[in-house]
Amino acid sequence: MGRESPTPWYARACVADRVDDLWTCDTLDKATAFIKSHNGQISLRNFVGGQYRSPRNSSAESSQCINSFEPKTGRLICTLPCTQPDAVEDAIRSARSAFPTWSKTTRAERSAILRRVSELLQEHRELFAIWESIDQGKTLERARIEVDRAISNFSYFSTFILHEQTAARMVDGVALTYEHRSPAGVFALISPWNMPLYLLTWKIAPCLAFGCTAVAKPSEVTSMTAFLLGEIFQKAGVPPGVINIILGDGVTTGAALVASTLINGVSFTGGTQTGIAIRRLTAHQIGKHLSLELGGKNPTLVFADSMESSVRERTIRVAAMAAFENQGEICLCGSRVYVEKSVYQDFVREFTSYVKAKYIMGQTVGAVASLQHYDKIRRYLELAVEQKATFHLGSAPPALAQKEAQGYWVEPTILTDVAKDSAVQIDEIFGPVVTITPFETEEEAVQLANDSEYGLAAILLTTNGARMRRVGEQLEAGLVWINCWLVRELGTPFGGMKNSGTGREGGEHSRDVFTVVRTLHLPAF
Ligand SMILES: NC(=O)C1=CN([C@@H]2O[C@H](COP(=O)(O)OP(=O)(O)OC[C@H]3O[C@@H](n4cnc5c(N)ncnc54)[C@H](O)[C@@H]3O)[C@@H](O)[C@H]2O)C=CC1
Ligand SMILES: O=C(O)/C=C/C=C(\O)C(=O)O
Repeated sequence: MGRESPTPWYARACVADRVDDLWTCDTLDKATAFIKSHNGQISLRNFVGGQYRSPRNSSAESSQCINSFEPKTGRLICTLPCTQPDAVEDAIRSARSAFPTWSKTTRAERSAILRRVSELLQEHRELFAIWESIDQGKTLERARIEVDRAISNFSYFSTFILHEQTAARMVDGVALTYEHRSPAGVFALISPWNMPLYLLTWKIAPCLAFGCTAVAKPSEVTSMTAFLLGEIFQKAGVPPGVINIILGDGVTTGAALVASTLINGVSFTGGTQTGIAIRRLTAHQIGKHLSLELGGKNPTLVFADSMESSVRERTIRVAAMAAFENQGEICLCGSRVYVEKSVYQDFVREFTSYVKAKYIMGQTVGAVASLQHYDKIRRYLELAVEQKATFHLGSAPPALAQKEAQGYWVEPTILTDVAKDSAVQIDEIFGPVVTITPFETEEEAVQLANDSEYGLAAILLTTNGARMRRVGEQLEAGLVWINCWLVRELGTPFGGMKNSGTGREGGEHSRDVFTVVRTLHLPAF
């Protein structure tokens, strides 16, 4: 960290709950040994007002700790507080008192601090990747990709704000108008468990860059890297209170945070049912900014031309990656594959053998995030068995009790013969499960793709340029990837249609979320 002190900054005090020792685990072996030797005796804490602290009602807290398990082994890793409403309010007040000063800092000052955050994350890339992989269940390789994106989130927005300009316009020669933007206030930033650091920083970086302050809450299932992030903010010189990170569940901590009238906006990523709950909780606060990025049950359309020999490998590879990356725990995953009838049999056969060879549990496929999530996926697969779907790969995994669970492992699963109205085909399973269905015409493909309450993403595999646009422009999806998947440029609008959300984030769209705009009219003469 560029300091000459003989004692590393992370090795100071707090050994009582051994939290700082987490920073010494910069290899997977050290982290694994650490977890074994501490046997779950690690207590994560909130980061409020620039300091790590336990929520103030700590006696009530102690009975309300949340256990966090390692998905690959089922072992207890740590506990975290379930922050209660009065302590949530402490964090909000901390963000509110930091707002007047932070919102007036220059863009250059904010940019320099956020740049420093990204550099510090880069320095600790491997440590963050290790803890993310342990805490979430994803492979270390996938975790590294996600830490890199977290680094980019800060570097992107640290420079984005430097280049913003406001243009003035003359209206009918009578008035000169211009838009004046200012930070919208204090935000609740709530993120899910599938890409913990990646998605939390996708919110924190623009929020701070545009001059807002925040109370962020990671998922109670995966709080580890959010916890570590507090130290990075301290070291980067983010002023106390600008970013507060509180730990806890959704119904107690999350609900108190979003519902507070002291919060000016909410940026949320997670399940659609939670998005609906947040809308309800904030319904009477009309001016509150809401950006909701919710679930998906995304279609992948495979046209016959995409199975021609020159592109066949790419088609199979993209469809497989879209289905199974991160164990299918990405809201953008293509979990409903539709294949043109003339190539259907070939596709199913080749897709299955490709997935069998490339997506191997414990190597390229991690464990799913929690026992609760394992159970959800298991129930859908049991339903598929009952409904006599064909399993080309995978099977319904056994029921597990937490005590005996040696990890939450679900094999990549490929299903055909799933009825159109089956919950397996309709619901967001959010695991390594894909269904494949044939179609005959382009019109039918579009109709099947759009036959969903969701509208987040779609993947179109074809070599026909006219079809790329014709079909692509009819798909009810906020994001359409053609012959590729998850290619991201951080300025493009990101978000979904229908029950997949409201609002867009990324570049200037994030600016819309985190700022308020007023139009000034000056007489022209
Ligand atoms: N990115 C996505 O699209 C995600 C989709 N999901 C879907 O949602 C399903 C349920 O997963 P959950 O773990 O329940 O995700 P969730 O949507 O409940 O969790 C996301 C975040 O919201 C918080 N939260 C929950 N209830 C809240 C409330 N009333 N007010 C404020 N914050 C609240 C949670 O603590 C967490 O930080 C998954 O099986 C999956 O299908 C889950 C996570 C991410
Ligand atoms: O921003 C991205 O590149 C990916 C985002 C993924 C989600 O929002 C998700 O899986 O929830």
